[in-house]
Amino acid sequence: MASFLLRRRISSSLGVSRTLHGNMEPIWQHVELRIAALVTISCATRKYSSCAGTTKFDFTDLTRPHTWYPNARRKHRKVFLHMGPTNSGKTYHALKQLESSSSGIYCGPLRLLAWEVAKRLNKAKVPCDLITGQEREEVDGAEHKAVTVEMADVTSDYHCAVIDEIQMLGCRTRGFSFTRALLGISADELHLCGDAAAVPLIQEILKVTGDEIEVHYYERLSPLVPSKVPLVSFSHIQTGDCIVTFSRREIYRLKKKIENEEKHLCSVVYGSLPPETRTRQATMFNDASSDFDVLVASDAIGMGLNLNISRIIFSTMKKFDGIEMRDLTISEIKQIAGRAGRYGSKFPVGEVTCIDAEDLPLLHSSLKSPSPTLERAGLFPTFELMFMYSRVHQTNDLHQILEHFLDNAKLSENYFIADCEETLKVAAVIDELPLGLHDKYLFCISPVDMGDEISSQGLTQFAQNYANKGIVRLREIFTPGTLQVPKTPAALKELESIHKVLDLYVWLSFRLEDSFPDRELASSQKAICSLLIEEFLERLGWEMPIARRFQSRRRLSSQLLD
Ligand SMILES: Nc1ncnc2c1ncn2[C@@H]1O[C@H](COP(=O)(O)OP(=O)(O)OP(=O)(O)O)[C@@H](O)[C@H]1O
Ligand SMILES: [Mg+2]
Repeated sequence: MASFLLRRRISSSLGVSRTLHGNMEPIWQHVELRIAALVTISCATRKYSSCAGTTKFDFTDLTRPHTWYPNARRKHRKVFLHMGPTNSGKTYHALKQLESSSSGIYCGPLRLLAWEVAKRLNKAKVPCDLITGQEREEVDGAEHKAVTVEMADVTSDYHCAVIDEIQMLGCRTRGFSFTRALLGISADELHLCGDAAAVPLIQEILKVTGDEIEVHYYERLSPLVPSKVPLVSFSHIQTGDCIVTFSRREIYRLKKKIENEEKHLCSVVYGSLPPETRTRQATMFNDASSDFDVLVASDAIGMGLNLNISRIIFSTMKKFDGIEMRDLTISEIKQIAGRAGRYGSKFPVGEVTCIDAEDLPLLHSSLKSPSPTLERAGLFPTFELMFMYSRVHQTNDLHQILEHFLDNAKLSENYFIADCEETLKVAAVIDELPLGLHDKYLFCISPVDMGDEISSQGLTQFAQNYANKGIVRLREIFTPGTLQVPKTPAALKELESIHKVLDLYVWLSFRLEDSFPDRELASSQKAICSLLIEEFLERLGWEMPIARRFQSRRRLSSQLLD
């Protein structure tokens, strides 16, 4: 680890289990607190033991989460559900409404989707800001925003709002952010796009809000044909194929194997690749004039992205979910398979198959079955509730507070409490430092991957320097100019981790601006990381056309000089 001088103080007993949380947007990052005002309001409006000394206020009663969002409750919202399988035009129709409205917000599950929407609206001359945990791109005169769902704004009023991939409200780690957006966005029109499996739950949840609901069902715009025969041999790989597998190691093994046949070059897309690298890999694959005509990907391709895939080939129907190796669910199979034959792409019919014949029955039966109905949506207490609890119980120990809520939360039958294993791990580290509850909370919701040693050490060091000195200079732990093109998969993984640490610095710099002043340096080093990663990916190819080599070198050198 040449570039980072991270002290190895973090306890290895924190374990290595990973959740979605590490690679995607952090939880609760929306909360901007005005603590003093909050306590005053709370004491004035509610009775609880420390304020009034009479009635006990039960902070852990989460049975009426719709009451947490007074702005949205003042509106009579018209909620449109755009429901259907993948590639059926759900997002397209919702975006048309967003585009024609006087003000609006798009909330998506991925940074890449928010980027796509901001690009599309700006191109259509509808100025649109892009806001994710790590990006703020403001456009003059913008009344529209494209955001990642955790950044959904529940304080402003909009004419139109879109929440994409709404079925994710059932996700055990991120579901509560979708619930928050669903209950909290104050808009005249709210468009929800996703799998029809979410309809009964959404109807149930919105019974108490007084919103008006209209459900639209969509059909696939292009056929999806499950193949009767498996792939069997890699010599049968064709242009437009996408091979799906679930481990990084397998992705590289398959890329190499296909490229060794000397007929195709492969782009790769997987969760821990920097988002900008993923975009460029996807763009290269989509570009008919590029030599990268096959995609090897994880389920990171499963949501909303427009990829010119002709055929999805499952290399396996099993996936390690952080706890055990299990069969893919019906929804996962349909979501991934549905990527083939994107409407408007050069492949009007999608095909799907598996490498092994024994996987075909599960594939066929899943594609015929409806996705199981969603039973419950994720929920998590607001920071305000945790803060009040901390005051009443005179504790600043975030781990203890979180555990208390996890153990005692009272929920209605439509909800489950979010899995915050990762957050608890961060809290255990951060509670050792002399920080206030809000600062601790910020570090806990940051996009750290505690299963990644370098990433978790980065967080510890940032938090320690912040607690001890109040200012964190990037150069204290990172030496610019030392990054190199990785030569081995292990070095590649390290570079991906370094990217995560730099990403974390940028995230913190948006929330603790004065204490993390080196955002520009961190951003430029992040860009270099992604270019070096791409350079590695391109070098893996069997025959890099000379023109392309020069092109990527030029791109790399211009970035290094910036
Ligand atoms: N009426 C239409 N006219 C032109 N293009 C369309 C139309 N409807 C959809 N498309 C295009 O078809 C593709 C798939 O549409 P869209 O992204 O809306 O599907 P989706 O149902 O949201 O799929 P997913 O579940 O994968 O997100 C997009 O490229 C979109 O621009
Ligand atoms: Mg969509």
